[in-house]
Amino acid sequence: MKNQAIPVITLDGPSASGKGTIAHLVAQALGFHYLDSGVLYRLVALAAMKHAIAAEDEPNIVAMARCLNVSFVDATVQLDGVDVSEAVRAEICGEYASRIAQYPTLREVLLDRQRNFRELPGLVTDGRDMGSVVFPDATLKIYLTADAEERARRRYKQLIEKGINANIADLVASLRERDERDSKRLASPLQQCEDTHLLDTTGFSIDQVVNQVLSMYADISTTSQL
Ligand SMILES: Nc1ncnc2c1ncn2[C@@H]1O[C@H](COP(=O)(O)OP(=O)(O)O)[C@@H](O)[C@H]1O
Ligand SMILES: Nc1ccn([C@H]2C[C@H](O)[C@@H](COP(=O)(O)OP(=O)(O)O)O2)c(=O)n1
Repeated sequence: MKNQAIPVITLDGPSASGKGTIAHLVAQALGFHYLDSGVLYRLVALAAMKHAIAAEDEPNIVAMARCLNVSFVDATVQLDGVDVSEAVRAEICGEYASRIAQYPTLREVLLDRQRNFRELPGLVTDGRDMGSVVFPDATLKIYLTADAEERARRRYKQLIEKGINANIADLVASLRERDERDSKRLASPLQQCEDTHLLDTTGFSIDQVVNQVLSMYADISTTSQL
C-alpha cells in the first residue's frame, strides 16, 4: 500500500448523496488532492459502450479497463485525449458502471490506479468502497447519505440545470435500483463499516456538510497530535 503516513479522507455512500460535491470542496479547503473513484468505473463503462461491449462481457470489460487511457487535465476528464467530462456524468453511464462494478476482476484492475492518488499533502476521495477496501487505513471515513427522495430531487435539479430532461419518479426508481445493486453485490459492496462516521445530509446545506466534515477532520488531527 502507498505511503500510509499521507492523510486520506474517504466519503462513501449512495448515488446523489453529495459525495462528489462535498469531497471536492473539502479537498479544496484543505489543499488536498481529490479522487472521484466513480469516474473510473464510468470511464470503463463509456469506453465499453463506445466499443459496443455488453455489460455481461466481463473478460472484454476487464481487458478494456487494463489499457484505459485516462488523463485528468485541469478540471476535465479525458479518455484517449478526448474531453468526456459531460459524457461520463450521463445517467446511462452511471447505470452501466454500477452493473460492471460487480466484477471483482475489474475492481482489482482499478485498485492501484486509485491508490496512486495518495500523494502529499493528502487525499479526499469518494465512492463506494474507498474506506472499506481501497484505503482501509484512512484517517477519516464517512458514510454520506440522504433520503432517496431528497437525493432524487438533488439529481433532478442537477440534470435540469445542465439542460438534460429528467423525471423525479424515474430518478427515485433508478437511484433505488442502483443503490440496491451497489450494496448487495459480493465484491466490495457499499456498506457502513464500524469505523465509519454516518453523516445524514437530509435537510442540510452543502456548506453545513462541508463544515461538519472539516470539523471532524480537525478533531481527529488534534487528537492524533496529543
Ligand atoms: N447537502 C446538500 N444539499 C443540497 N444539495 C446538495 C447537497 N450535497 C450535494 N448537493 C447537490 O446534489 C447534487 C448531487 O451531488 P453529487 O455530489 O453529484 O452526488 P454524488 O457524488 O453522491 O452522486 C449536486 O447538484 C449537488 O450540488
Ligand atoms: N468506489 C466505487 C465508485 C463507484 N462504483 C460504481 C457504483 C456506482 O453506481 C457507479 C457510478 O459511481 P458514481 O460515484 O460516479 O455515481 P454517483 O455519482 O454516486 O451516482 O460506479 C463502485 O462500485 N465503487
